[in-house]
Formats: sequence, C-alpha cells, structure tokens
Amino acid sequence: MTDPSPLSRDTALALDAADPLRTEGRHGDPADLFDLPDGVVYLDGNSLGALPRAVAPHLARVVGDEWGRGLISSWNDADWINLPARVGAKIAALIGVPSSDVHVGDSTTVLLFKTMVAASRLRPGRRTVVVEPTTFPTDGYVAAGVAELLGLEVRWCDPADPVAALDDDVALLALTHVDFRSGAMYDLPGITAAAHDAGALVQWDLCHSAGAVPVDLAGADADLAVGCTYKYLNGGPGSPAYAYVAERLQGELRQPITGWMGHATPFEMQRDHVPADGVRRMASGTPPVLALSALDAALSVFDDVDPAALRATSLSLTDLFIRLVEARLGDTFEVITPREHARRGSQVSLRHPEAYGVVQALIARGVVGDFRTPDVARFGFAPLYVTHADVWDAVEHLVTVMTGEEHLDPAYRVRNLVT
Ligand SMILES: Cc1ncc(COP(=O)(O)O)c(C=O)c1O
Ligand SMILES: Nc1c(O)cccc1C(=O)C[C@H](N)C(=O)O
Repeated sequence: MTDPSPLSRDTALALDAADPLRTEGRHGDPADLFDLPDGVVYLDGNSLGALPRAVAPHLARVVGDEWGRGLISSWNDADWINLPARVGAKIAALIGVPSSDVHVGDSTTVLLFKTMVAASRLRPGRRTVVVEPTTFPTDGYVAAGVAELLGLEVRWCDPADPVAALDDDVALLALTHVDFRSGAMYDLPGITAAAHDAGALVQWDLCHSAGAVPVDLAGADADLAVGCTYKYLNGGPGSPAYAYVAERLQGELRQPITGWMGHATPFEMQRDHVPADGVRRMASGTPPVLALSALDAALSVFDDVDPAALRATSLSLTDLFIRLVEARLGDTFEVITPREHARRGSQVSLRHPEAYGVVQALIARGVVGDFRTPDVARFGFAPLYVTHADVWDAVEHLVTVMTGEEHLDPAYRVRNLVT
C-alpha cells in the first residue's frame, strides 16, 4: 500500500483555478489554443510540442493561396523572403534579445556547427572548445567535427563545474542551458560572465529552455545561442532552428556555410561572397517557407504571455509532480531533477531500473512521457497546456502502474483515457 497522498485531486484543481496563466488572458483552457487528443496527458513537450490550433489553417492559406495561386510572386507579394527575419523577431522576444539579432533556418545541429566554427574563428590563437560530456550527443558530435576541421581540441568539462575547465587557451564554452536528460538548469549569466573573464566566448543551446523558462540573453551579455523550435515553441516536427548572435560580434562573424541567402546582395548573383550585414549572414540557402509559416503561426500562442507567469506555472507543475511522486512512490523512484527552482528547467526526470517499461505502461494508459538511456523516465511540463489536474492524473496512473492499486476515481477520470 502506498502512503496516502498529502493532497487530493481537488488540490490540483484549486491550483489550476488560482493559476494566473489560467485565469488571465487566453490560456484559461489549453484546449482553446492547442489541439490535443482526448484521453491523453501529454508530458512530452520537451521532445515534441503540441499542435497550436492556429497552425493548420494558416498553413492551408500559405499552401493554397500563397503557393498555389501566388506562385513565384509570393517571394515578394507574401514577403516570404523576409519570413526568417519576421519569425526571428518573435523568437527574439522570448530569449531577451533585440528583434534583429536572431536568424531562423537550418536544423539545430547545422546552426550549432555554424556558430561553433564562427566563434572559434573569433578567438584566433585559442585552440580549445569546452563541452560538457552529458550534453545532448549532437552538440558533442558537432564540437568534435569542428575541432577536427579547425585543428582544435575538445575539452570535456565537469558538468557540475564547467567554469573549472576554462583557461587562456579556451576559445569557446559550449553548454546546454537545460540538460535534456536531468532537466537541470545552468546559471546562464554567471557562467557567461566567468567565461568572459577567461577571454572565452559562450554558446548556449536553448532547446529545453525557450518557451518554458525565462531566458534573458542580453541581460547576461551572452555571445551566441542556438535552439530548436519543435519543443516548447511548438513549431512542429523538424521545424527550423534559430541562432542568436550578439550585435557586437555580427560584423566580424564568419560562418562556414557561405551561401547566397547570406550574401549582402543575393540577387546580384556576384561571383564572390560578401556577407550580409547583421545576423542575415548566418543564412545559407533558401528558407524553408512552409516550415517557417507553421512556426510563425505556432508562436502566436506566446503573444500575450507574461514570462514570469509562464515560469511560475512551470515551477508549480514540476513542484506538484515531485511532491506527489515523493509522497506516493518515494521508495520506488529517484527524482534526478534539481529541487532548487533556480536549477530546474520545465521537466522532471525519474530514475528507475525499469524506466523504459514504466514509460511504455504509462503511454498505454494515455500518459505520454519518454525514456532516455540508461534508466530515466522523462516528463516535460509545458506550462501553456499542461494543467495541475494533468499532473495529479499522471501520478495516479504511475501509482497504478507500479502497484496495481487503482485510485483514480472514475468520476475524476479527466477524459476517456486510453485503456
Ligand atoms: C540540447 C539539444 N540539442 C540539439 C538537439 C537536436 O538537434 P536537431 O534539431 O538538429 O536534431 C536536441 C534534441 O532534439 C537537444 O535536446
Ligand atoms: N529531436 C528529436 C527528434 O528529432 C526525433 C525524436 C525525438 C527527438 C528528441 O526528443 C530529442 C531531444 N533533443 C531529447 O531531448 O532527447
């Protein structure tokens, strides 16, 4: 028998009723802005965000009208050519930087490559790139590829103390703001300042941050950042990534994939490459108009959102999940996500030797998280569409999966959960 919960489902409902994100503005009912299937508690927005309702109709217009009817004229008449800059301005607002300093296009991996090469070139004579060994694999693979290409060395830091790896030979410190496996969050301003004191540049991977936790890159005097848009920004599978380059670095920046869309005058078809002014020099080829259009519509869910309210809801959700898991299954799972708010992203990760099976059993009951090796069950709490009632129900299902005890009162079954 598990310990009786110190809370009730009514506690969760009361938290939703008192949540400013739910009681002020357009986010009262997540179903108003997001199209989620009935019977699902979706806790995997840290992998793929939910579908904003604005996307499909907007994409239908872009495909049918702008492409189907407008054809080639839409590059001008529908202003496709400036779509990367317009979408970049919306993302800029979510990461605390000027609207003109964000490029959108390519994949996260490709932009990581471009920014790592460009940053290393901005610190000639320094031969080391510092990366944390627990980073998402692609970040480490890119760093190793850049090191081989430029004759640099990759230095793997202690994830608990990346600053200790800095010295006067470090050109770039490349870190992920919120760790994909543990959900632990770095002190972005503090580490950025320490890297600057050592003469190094810092590149932040924001894949698990933007759209869920506050990011103030300008306030931290950050140099470079890269992020995907298909997680908490809900841009859709394979949606284009973004890169931030501080304005003070843009003039000297030389990214390695010098294509025509990053040229100062692309349609003059000059022989020699002349980089565009500003962050447009990060561009290479033709922008992915359809994917950018979906992302453009998806980002509208953030139009009136107070970042502080978003963060408060995220922390309230993850606090509740941690509290319930520790109260009901504390002897079964190890919570590996930091309890300290300042060190926590918007996910909670549980360690269990059978984590893969647990996740599959939950998915079969309509609670969708995911598994990451070797033994981690991950649960992402996207504050715009996960509710406290969802958290309660998810833990109830987890208790049932682990103990066989069925506590979920049929009257409280949120939806016709998948059996
Ligand atoms: C921290 C981090 N960086 C990069 C990526 C992936 O890069 P890409 O979008 O190029 O697959 C992920 C996961 O999708 C990630 O969690
Ligand atoms: N990025 C992914 C993908 O392209 C396909 C399937 C899953 C994913 C992911 O969730 C990876 C992600 N960066 C992670 O946190 O593990």
